[in-house]
Formats: sequence, structure tokens, C-alpha cells
Amino acid sequence: MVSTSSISAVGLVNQHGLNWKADSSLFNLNYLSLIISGRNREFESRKFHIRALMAKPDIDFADPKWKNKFLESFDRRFDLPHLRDSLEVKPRPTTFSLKSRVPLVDGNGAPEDTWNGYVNDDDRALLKVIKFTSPSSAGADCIDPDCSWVEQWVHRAGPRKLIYYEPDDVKAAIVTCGGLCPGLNDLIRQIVLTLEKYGVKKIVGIPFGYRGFFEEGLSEIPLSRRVVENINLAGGSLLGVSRGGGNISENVDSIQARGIDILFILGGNGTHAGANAIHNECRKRSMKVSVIAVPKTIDNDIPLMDKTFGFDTAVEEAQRAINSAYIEAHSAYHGIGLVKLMGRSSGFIAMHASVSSGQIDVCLIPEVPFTLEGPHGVLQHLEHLIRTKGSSVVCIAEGAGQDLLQKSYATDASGNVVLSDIGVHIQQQIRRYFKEADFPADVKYIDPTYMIRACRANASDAILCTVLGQNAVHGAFAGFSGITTGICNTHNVYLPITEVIRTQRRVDPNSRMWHRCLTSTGQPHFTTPSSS
Ligand SMILES: Nc1ncnc2c1ncn2[C@@H]1O[C@H](COP(=O)(O)OP(=O)(O)O)[C@@H](O)[C@H]1O
Ligand SMILES: O=P(O)(O)OC[C@H]1O[C@](O)(COP(=O)(O)O)[C@@H](O)[C@@H]1O
Ligand SMILES: [Mg+2]
Repeated sequence: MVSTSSISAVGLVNQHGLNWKADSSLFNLNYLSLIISGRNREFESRKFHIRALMAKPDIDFADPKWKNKFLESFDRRFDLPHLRDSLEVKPRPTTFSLKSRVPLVDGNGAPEDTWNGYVNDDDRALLKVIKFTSPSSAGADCIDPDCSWVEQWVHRAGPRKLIYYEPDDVKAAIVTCGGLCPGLNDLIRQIVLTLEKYGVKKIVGIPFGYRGFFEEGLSEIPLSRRVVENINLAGGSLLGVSRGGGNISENVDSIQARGIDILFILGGNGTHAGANAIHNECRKRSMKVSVIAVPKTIDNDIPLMDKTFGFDTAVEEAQRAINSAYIEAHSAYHGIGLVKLMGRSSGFIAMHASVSSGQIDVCLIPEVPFTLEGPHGVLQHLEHLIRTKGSSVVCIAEGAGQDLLQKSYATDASGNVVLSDIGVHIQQQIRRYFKEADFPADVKYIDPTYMIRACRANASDAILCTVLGQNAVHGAFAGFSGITTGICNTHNVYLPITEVIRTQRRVDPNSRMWHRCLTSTGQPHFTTPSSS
């Protein structure tokens, strides 16, 4: 049990022939990640133990004070960067009150002193709430090999009594980056409404992501309650989105030239890396600018958070595709339905959509390797399903089974790897397999990905966007910068951006949810016995 985490992890990795490599491709961060090959699935539970230890490097568990030291370092890591860290800034009483008596049209009047609707800077929420007994418990996320209980507190989100901007003087801007995601318009709307509640009058949208900061001919979009009133009724982003264009210095020049005081950046992991770099550059230039990010990713791949907005809608919308695939498969003679869902490297949409539909026989995700051929492969299982129940439905995440395809090596404008189409490949392989077996099968392939992403948010995501949008504005007025906001264990919190770009959230094959998915589909392990 006595170990320095990184050393023990490397030892285990080598002992079992796992591939240990420095991966700097994700988010351009030079963090270490374990890449587990399909041959080593017997070490899955150890892998997650290793991963847990790896996230907390340099702890000497032999030191009786290791827990205190860990907590000190945790508090430092999760401390929220603030304007006052590097600038002489003075707070003033907030202009945000839900008890003010002045009508909304002209901003706010003085709040009543007695109102208790504010969050104290020392309020905290617990990041982890399960006490695991052993690293082998399903989904265990332990710090030390004994899985000691360590309370990890993060900062509560919400309006503060003191604010660091004069709302009358503030120019606030919103930018939406990366791919689309249901809820972007709800979020833009909520940010604008909340800014106006503080009394901000200059609010603009930057068009087409970071590109809007430098591309000639793209002008700011003036925003107000009137402009955003109904935008939540449609999907997409009122401001437009784009990939690429992340020259930090140019972007900050543009922020400076435009006189932006508060910048809301909505996007995924790449966008967050950019937002953090912009925040750092603003500090370097001693600019009084608050950079507040809000996680936007349909893939749900941002760590530490219960879920990101748009994910729920995606799962719900995927039901329509799955149901169509089921009907087609069920109505055909030896029908096989195949649905591909988004998820570049995380299979959350595919897993949740499969569980929720109850119509999926095989769910394939990037985190769980599988073989197509052989007695334990997917194809033979499909034949078994056709023979026993007449039809079958497969749900596959876009990032699954990439090892079965030729690598394209192409990247998009943001540097993300362009994936080869696993859906088309599997469809071809199913056709080939059944033809060779001289066994009739009718395959119908549905790829609803962009139809899902362009949807408007469902009710649950609309609520989440409302909370996130309001908290983003409260965070800015509270003087924070370089933070993001999300929901942890049902509580709304602020996190330093640095902590959410450290790694990527992926489905844990040892988690209860994946086990529930397997129980529900009834699928076997699609690997040969030597590798499973
Ligand atoms: N490491 C990075 N540093 C700075 N900007 C980045 C970084 N990665 C991506 N970006 C920028 O963030 C924006 C969105 O990134 P992208 O990966 O396309 O989407 P997402 O934010 O959803 O992951 C793009 O404009 C891209 O240029
Ligand atoms: O075709 P595009 O716009 O590049 O987007 C495809 C990608 O968008 C995603 O939804 C993720 O988008 P983000 O990077 O914006 O989070 C992936 O699931 C998918 O691979
Ligand atoms: Mg991304």
C-alpha cells in the first residue's frame, strides 16, 4: 500500500504490457494518459485504479499526513482565479436583486439589504459522494489504494453580494465555438437576460466562434432582451459557430480593441483550452476582463460534471432513429437495424440512448474494444440473434471500432482527428458476412447525427441552460475569470478551467451504467477469450 502513485502505476503498466504514452494531442495539454489495448481488458478494473492514482500524482501514501497534503493541493487547484489576484480592484454592492422595486425596463434599483438570496464565497459543494470500499468496486474512483474517504469540496455557483464591475460601464460579449449543440440559444438568451438584470446595457455577440474576432466582414451582433426573447424556440446558435481560428494573441488584441470587459465563451474542451489561454493573456496584459466559459458538448465528455447541456436532448432525439431502425428491422425478413450516434471518443450518447430505448441488442462504444469476426465477434452474434429472434438492432458511437478502419490522419480546422465512418464499415461487413454465409439478411443503416445536433433543447436541457447562463453572469460579476460552471452531484458549481481541460470524460467500462447497458442489451463480450 506504500507507494508513490506515479511509480506504482508505471510499474503495473509495464508488468501487464499496457501501452504507456505521453499524449499531448488532446487539448494540447502535455498530460499522461494510459492507452489500454483490447488485449488487456482483464486489467480494466486495475486500469481505473491506476487512472485514479494517476490523476493525483506525487502522493506518498506512507506519509501519515498525505491526506492533509492532498487536500491542501486540491483546494489550491480548485481555488477560483479572480481579478484581484493580479489587479487592484475594488468591489461594490451588487445591483442584482430579485427584491428590487424598480421596473425591469430600465435595469435595477437598489437591492434590499435583508434579502438572503446570495451565495457566500465560502459556500462549497462536495465533488464526490460515494465512499468506495475497494478499488474493485464498480466505478471506483479512489485516491489511495485503501480508498480512504477524502472530502473534496468545490466552489458553489451563484450571485454574490459584492460585484467587481459597474454594470453601466460594462461591455459584455458572448461567443459560441466548436460544433452545434442543443441549448446554445437558451444559454445565449439566459446570459443576456441576466446581464440586463444587473443593469448591463452593452451586450454583443461575436459571430462564428473565435473566427468572429479576426475575420474581416464579420461584425458584432447587438443583443438585448428583445433580440433574444424567442431564440430558444429554435436549435442552432443565433451567433453561429465555427472550428479553428485560435490565435490567442490576435483574439485578445480584438477583445482589447472592442473594449470587452466580460467575455462568455461557450464551447467544448478545445474552446475551454482557448478560453483559458485568453484569460491568461488578459492577465499578462493587466486587462480587467473576466473570461467565463460554459461547457457545451453534446458528447458529454467534460470531466467532473454530472452532464453537459444538449446531452439529454441528444439522447431523447436518438430515440426516434433507434425506433425507426427497430421498426425497419422488425418488419423485414431477417432485418438488422444499425444506428450511428455522435461521440467522438466518449460513448455516452450511444450508451444512454441504448438503455433508454430498450430496443438495442448491441451497443458499441469507443471505450470498449470489440471484434467483428470469429466466434466471439459481433457478426456471429447478429447471426445468432437473427436465428433466435428474427431481427436485431445495433447502436454504435461514431468513435467506436476505429482500430478496425484505415486511419485517415486528416484533422479538422481545430485539429480534431476526422474519424473514418464506422457505420458504413459495419454495414458493409454485415452484408458481406451474411452473403458469405449464404444466409439472407436485410441491413438498414441510419445516421441521424446532424438531425440530432440541430434540435432545440428539450425541457431538461432548457432548465440546465437557464441555470448555467445565470451562473455564468453571476461568476463574472463576482470578479472571477478563467472559470467554467457546471453541475456536480446536482449542485451548481464554479470550477477553474484548468481542472476541466486536464482530461476527458469517458464511459468507464467498470461503471454501473455500462453494466446496466450490458444487462439491458444482453450482449456478450465481443473479444476473443485470450483478450477478454
Ligand atoms: N488547445 C487549444 N488552444 C486554443 N484554442 C483551441 C485549442 N483547441 C481548440 N481551440 C479552439 O477552440 C475552438 C473550438 O474547438 P473544437 O475542438 O472545434 O470544439 P470544442 O470546443 O467543442 O472541443 C476552435 O476555434 C479551436 O481553434
Ligand atoms: O462535423 P463537425 O461539425 O466537425 O462535428 C462532428 C463532431 O461534433 C461532435 O458532436 C463534438 O463536437 P464538439 O467538438 O463541438 O463538442 C462530435 O460528436 C462529432 O465528432
Ligand atoms: Mg472537442
